[in-house]
Amino acid sequence: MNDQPIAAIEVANLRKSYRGRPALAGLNLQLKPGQIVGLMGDNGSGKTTLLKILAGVLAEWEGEARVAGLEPGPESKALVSFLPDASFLPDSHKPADSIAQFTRFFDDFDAKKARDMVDFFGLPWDRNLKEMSKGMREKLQISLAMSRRARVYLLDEPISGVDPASRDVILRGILQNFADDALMLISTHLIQDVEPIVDSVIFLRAGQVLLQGDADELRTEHGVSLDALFRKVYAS
Ligand SMILES: Nc1ncnc2c1ncn2[C@@H]1O[C@H](COP(=O)(O)OP(=O)(O)OP(=O)(O)O)[C@@H](O)[C@H]1O
Repeated sequence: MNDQPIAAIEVANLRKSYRGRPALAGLNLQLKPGQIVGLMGDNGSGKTTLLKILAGVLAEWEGEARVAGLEPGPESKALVSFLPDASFLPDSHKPADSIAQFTRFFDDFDAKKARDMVDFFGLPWDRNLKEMSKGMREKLQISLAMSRRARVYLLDEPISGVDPASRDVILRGILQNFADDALMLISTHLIQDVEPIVDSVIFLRAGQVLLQGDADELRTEHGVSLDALFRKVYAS
């Protein structure tokens, strides 16, 4: 009997070009639920493009893609929590306004959890986004994205703009709010920072998978950290 869990993300021969230039060049992936996967790669390797396709916000691609068992689109968006790399909240919003908006938009949103995360991050309830620092805005966006009970979380560079101490706090916040049976795909250049929380990694180069595997197995096989392995692989 096959008791393997169904892949939470399945991608076959996925291709996407921008004005004739390939960003994804025949990508194949099968990711099971119950893990945090680090999506890594050099600039322009296709990380954001992949996340946007899976999130259902980018059209006109070729090949096959399924997320939480569905083709990316309006239905899958109800099961997938996407944190884009750019700010997506209005400047005028205070945390309570954004929480109210997410409550209206998403059936799986847990407003109490979001409020607890805002407190956990020590964010000011009386300041709007325009009055917050970049790191504060990122923390608010993460609070919202992680307070959905989604099957799949797609986080694009969630800790790029924050200081090292805040990165640890954010990663702890993410971990605390991550259900065991969900899948998280998290893109980042800050490999050293996310290394302690990822179960497996995907290295992309030029729109294809260069290397993929279980984090512990890769560390054992190569005898170095993922950060060192990344530097070695991309230097060659
Ligand atoms: N809107 C767009 N129009 C044209 N080309 C684009 C567009 N978005 C991305 N590209 C191109 O697609 C390729 C992949 O870009 P993508 O943003 O997916 O890479 P990335 O791995 O996320 O990069 P980075 O690490 O720099 O954020 C790049 O060559 C980029 O120039």
